Amino acid sequence: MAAGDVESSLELSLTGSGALPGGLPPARSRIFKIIVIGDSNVGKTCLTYRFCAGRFPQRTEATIGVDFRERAVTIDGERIKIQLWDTAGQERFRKSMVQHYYRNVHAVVFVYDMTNIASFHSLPSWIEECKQHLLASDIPRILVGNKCDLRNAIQVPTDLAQKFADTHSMPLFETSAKNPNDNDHVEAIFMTLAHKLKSHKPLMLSQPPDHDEIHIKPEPKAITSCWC
Ligand SMILES: Nc1nc2c(ncn2[C@@H]2O[C@H](COP(=O)(O)OP(=O)(O)OP(=O)(O)O)[C@@H](O)[C@H]2O)c(=O)[nH]1
Ligand SMILES: [Mg+2]
Repeated sequence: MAAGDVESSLELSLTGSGALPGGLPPARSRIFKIIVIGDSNVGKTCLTYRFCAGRFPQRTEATIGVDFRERAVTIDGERIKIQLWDTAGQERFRKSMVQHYYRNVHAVVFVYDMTNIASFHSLPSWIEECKQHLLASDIPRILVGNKCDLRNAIQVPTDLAQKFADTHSMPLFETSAKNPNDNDHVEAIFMTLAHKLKSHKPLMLSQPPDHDEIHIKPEPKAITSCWC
């Protein structure tokens, strides 16, 4: 599957779609809720912004609670909304929101910073948090090592990350939200996930996404991709 299989136009929206011109109600489309979690400063905001806005943000601040980014894509002729929940990595900014993150989640993206081994060592606690919130074990999960553009500062070797990914039956991607050469690859990561979700034919339709019901089967095959 290539990212080029889908339409490239972007839609940025924090709210649901309104009525269409002419007063017709909007077409119902499937929405995939994907939460992005990991330590503070690993680049969750930059990755989600890169995918939804098509560029690296000029500056970011620590996320408080959660930010939503949404992009509509067409996959195999079907219009789908990818809703990214960009969560706060800092505990003090998460507390009140955590319950909401995990409600009706369709997929999880775990992010670590390739230049910060501590963020990699935190991954088991993020996985544990998912378990504690009773996230079904068959929900698709992927592991993303970010900041691969900082080649001289890498602290997490690919083989170590791959071992971890294999142990947890997750595909591993090493990428950069910043390096423009990696733009297509951030795109490909989320599009791969969207294709996977679509192929599992979740039940939900329409908005708001919190009312969705979804059941997804796992796809355990792990992929390693360093696109730097
Ligand atoms: N070199 C480089 N820097 C990056 C990359 N992605 C993010 N950054 C930088 O890393 C810092 C943190 O990025 P954020 O996206 O705000 O991190 P976050 O994970 O959202 O942090 P919290 O909101 O606190 O959880 C910022 O200074 C970004 O500019 C990347 O791919 N390469
Ligand atoms: Mg953030």
